[in-house]
Amino acid sequence: MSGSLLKVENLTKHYPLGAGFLKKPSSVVRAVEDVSFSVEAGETLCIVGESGCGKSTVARLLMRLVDPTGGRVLIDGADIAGLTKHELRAWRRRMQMVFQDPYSSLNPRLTAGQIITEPAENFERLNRKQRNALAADLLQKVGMSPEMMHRRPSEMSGGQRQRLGIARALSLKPSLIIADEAVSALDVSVQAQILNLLVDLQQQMGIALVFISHDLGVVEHIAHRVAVMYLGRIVELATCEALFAKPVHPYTEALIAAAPVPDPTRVRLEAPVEGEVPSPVNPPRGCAFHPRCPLAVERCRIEVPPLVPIADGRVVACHVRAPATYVPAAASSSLAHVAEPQTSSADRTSRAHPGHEH
Ligand SMILES: Nc1ncnc2c1ncn2[C@@H]1O[C@H](COP(=O)(O)OP(=O)(O)OP(=O)(O)O)[C@@H](O)[C@H]1O
Repeated sequence: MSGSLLKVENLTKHYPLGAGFLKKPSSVVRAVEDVSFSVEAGETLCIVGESGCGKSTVARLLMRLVDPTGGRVLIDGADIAGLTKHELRAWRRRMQMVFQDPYSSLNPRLTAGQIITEPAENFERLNRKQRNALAADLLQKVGMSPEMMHRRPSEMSGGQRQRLGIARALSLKPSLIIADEAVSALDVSVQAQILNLLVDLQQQMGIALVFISHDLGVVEHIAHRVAVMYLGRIVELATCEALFAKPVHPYTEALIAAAPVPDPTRVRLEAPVEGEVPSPVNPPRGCAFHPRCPLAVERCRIEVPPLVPIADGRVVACHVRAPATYVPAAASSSLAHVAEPQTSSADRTSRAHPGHEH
């Protein structure tokens, strides 16, 4: 067993369609297919991909908000599917979520103080003094004044509300935070502030972060490693530096080419990805990316490419760029043994740019 904080093995989620009382599902949405990765303590793994590729479903599976069709989620080596009610409660305490829209995920009737101390109060009784001290501490941790504890979410800016969402997630001192499009709804300058905050907190508190985003610009600033998803599958997983310096999968290459380039010295790659993501109800045979891929060959139309280890922990699923026949025998079978992180959070400093909150 490796020492990973979180390990995901062959995770699969199919949603039945057209099912009902006495009615069999007519088809299924293949939201997540055979996804494997691991996350170390203090590490940031970003999951990136176009809308509908299964990112949020992975987040929901990690939080056990939905049950998998197949595969496992392990925390410190223990399968969460086998946890008792009591163990699951303890597990939930270690894993917290930050959502895209803090407004809809925060109870508008409660004050900031009540919102951020609520999770802790589910586990232990707090008196007024303890509650206020906890709220003040958490607000300060996320860069807000303790006086804000008396305000309600409607009296706050978008950035302040997202800070509140983060403070709430921190209240149980989690080992892992899952942030699903946590800055997508914010202005660019506020995004930078929240990203800096997440990186700072992570470094101070050693929290691991699974950061889900469709925005490669954001991902590049905070990731240690990046998993690129396409139509439910991981197609490439690499360190952030390696991925952006030299994307290997044609889809990763196209995504990076299509992303806005803040650095004018970086050479833009050729044409960005064209066409729509196919339906996960009826995905293309073989490599799901082949209808949009400029490199597709006959094999891509027939066989699903396996994730193949390339170098430095990078794995790629592409018959053309990472043909499976080149895999050393010892490295072939389980992705659980590859794609381990190459850098620790201590090696890495904050990469988010400072900005001003509106
Ligand atoms: N409860 C559900 N029932 C049926 N299909 C679902 C359900 N939830 C998600 N899906 C489908 O599963 C696929 C993956 O959705 P998911 O929300 O995980 O993708 P995503 O990458 O997070 O996209 P977005 O960024 O737009 O949220 C989509 O086709 C979506 O329509």
